[in-house]
Amino acid sequence: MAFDKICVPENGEKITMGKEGKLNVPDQPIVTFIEGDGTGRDIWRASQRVLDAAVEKAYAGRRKIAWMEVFAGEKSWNMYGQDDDAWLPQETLDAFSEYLIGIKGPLTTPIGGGISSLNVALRQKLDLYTCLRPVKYFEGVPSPVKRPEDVDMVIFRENSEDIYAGIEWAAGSDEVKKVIAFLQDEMGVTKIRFPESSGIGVKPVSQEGTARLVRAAIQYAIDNNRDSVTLVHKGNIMKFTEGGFRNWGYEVAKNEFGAVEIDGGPWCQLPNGIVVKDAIADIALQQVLTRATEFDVIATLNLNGDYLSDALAAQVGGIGIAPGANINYTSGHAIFEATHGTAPKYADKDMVNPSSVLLSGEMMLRYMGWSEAADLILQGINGAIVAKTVTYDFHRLMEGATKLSTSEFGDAVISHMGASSEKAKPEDQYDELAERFKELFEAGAEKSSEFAQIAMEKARQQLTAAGAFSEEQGKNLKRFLERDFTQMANVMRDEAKEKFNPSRVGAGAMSSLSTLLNMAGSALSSIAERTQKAISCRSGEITSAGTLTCNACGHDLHFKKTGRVPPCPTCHATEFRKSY
Ligand SMILES: NC(=O)C1=CN([C@@H]2O[C@H](COP(=O)(O)OP(=O)(O)OC[C@H]3O[C@@H](n4cnc5c(N)ncnc54)[C@H](OP(=O)(O)O)[C@@H]3O)[C@@H](O)[C@H]2O)C=CC1
Ligand SMILES: O=C(O)CCC(=O)C(=O)O
Ligand SMILES: [Mg+2]
Repeated sequence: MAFDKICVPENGEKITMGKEGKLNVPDQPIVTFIEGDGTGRDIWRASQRVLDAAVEKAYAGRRKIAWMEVFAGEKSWNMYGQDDDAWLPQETLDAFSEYLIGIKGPLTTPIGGGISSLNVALRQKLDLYTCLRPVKYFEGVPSPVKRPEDVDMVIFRENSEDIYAGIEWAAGSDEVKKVIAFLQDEMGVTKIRFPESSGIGVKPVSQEGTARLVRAAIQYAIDNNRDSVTLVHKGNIMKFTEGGFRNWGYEVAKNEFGAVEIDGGPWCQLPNGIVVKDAIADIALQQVLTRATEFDVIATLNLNGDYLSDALAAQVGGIGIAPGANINYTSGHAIFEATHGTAPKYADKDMVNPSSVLLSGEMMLRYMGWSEAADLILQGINGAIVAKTVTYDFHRLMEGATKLSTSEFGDAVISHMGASSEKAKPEDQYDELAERFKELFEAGAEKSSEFAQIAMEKARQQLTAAGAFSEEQGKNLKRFLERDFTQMANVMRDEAKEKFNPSRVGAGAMSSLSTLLNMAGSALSSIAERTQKAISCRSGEITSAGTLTCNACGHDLHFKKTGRVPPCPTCHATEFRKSY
């Protein structure tokens, strides 16, 4: 396709959607970007540099993003002729449509008049029906709550309907008079309190729109071994829109995922144990603060999701660190963007936190299957925060921190990529190793126990090279992982496969390993049987979730997630056997 003002990079190739819903990502993919209005300019400059550095570091020149700038907002208005169509030119939409994946900075939306939101328009025109906003705590980030580490939620915000559809008429306009007359005369509506001076908005919520969003949320929960999906709605008041969302959501769980009602419903449970429940939006906003651990994946309507994502971000450091993605899982189209806006008072001051766009970039790299580069972004941000080198928003809340500009923070992130993370917890390192092992195994064509060993060693080497742990730590972690994996494969050979249902087995490495064992089935159960001694766990070692039984006194220790094995609390012996 020929464009007018958009330059297609000569050295890049298109990302395409494969037949089985899997993206084909070449080594030099063309990725579209909009730098954004206001602070978007500062943030994008720093972010592009960090993303390029992560890719370069991870793939040593073998892979490189061919960036293609497309235009929207103030920059576009000035370039494309300063008329109404110039805010979001058709060729920008065409480029996103053709090149599948993009990333954007924030765009300004005037209040109470003027153009409709360009951000919302992009989502609607490309039918990016899921707004995915993960909310997770980074060690060391200042937070207003006592236990920010309890917050690990993923919001699936419906992105194409609701009051955000933009169907509304201004008070006093001819259109609103017509609508009010229709409501009163044809529909018998008597509840419009001040008909002469009311503006009217319309809130469409459909079964199809709800179903595809809830389907994506449940599928995500299954793929990522999450415990629950909560449908957040205000269905007690808006019965046929928000109430419809809740009812249709439960129908998807039951009809498409085989959920059965718990204690007469409406809560229900998938065969793998994931609970699908609902909560009314007002109390949900309180409980995400007071009982954070009870929320995991959240599926909600557009406006609720907008409020909820900013509110939740506050618990883990604010919108300066809150990423997001707008995705159509069927077509593969995706635009990654921060949760925050243009923060105009800081525009062009090289001051704000670029982490939201950086982490949106991290989500994008992972979506492209470039997880090594994505890991480096996480590692770089973690490293900069732990070193207390941060932008103004964190600096004002942290003792003894150094204040950096946006671009300096970008430099700090780059400098922490690939550095040894001495402060990382061994249990997190172990989980990371298990997850990488699973990814490599999944990506390979062969599904044998020999290949499992190769994939495990490759995972160790990759993560050592990326600085996730030292050579020695990596060897130890691999030994523990090998032990747990062999032990699980042995159990799998002897007992029911359902034991390794990912949602039953607990968090962290255990979920990765169980997914892997379920996927590879009997091929892996041929792993060489080892003696009980070789697969027992000792105090001081790291192990995945499960039950450890003291060899000396029979005392049981229950691990819900990966952890370090303590001495037996009853008899102080140090050797345990494991079960699930
Ligand atoms: N997807 C998009 O493009 C979005 C666009 N918008 C648009 O952005 C414009 C401004 O909206 P507004 O309501 O002011 O919300 P903003 O998100 O732009 O800013 C609100 C406040 O959040 C903090 N903040 C925002 N971004 C950062 C950052 N990167 N680093 C650190 N702190 C940050 C600042 O807090 P403090 O003052 O305390 O330092 C800022 O004043 C509007 O036109 C709105 O429509 C809004 C949301 C999303
Ligand atoms: O489009 C806008 O201006 C605001 C959108 C918004 O707040 C969001 O997507 O979270
Ligand atoms: Mg918002």
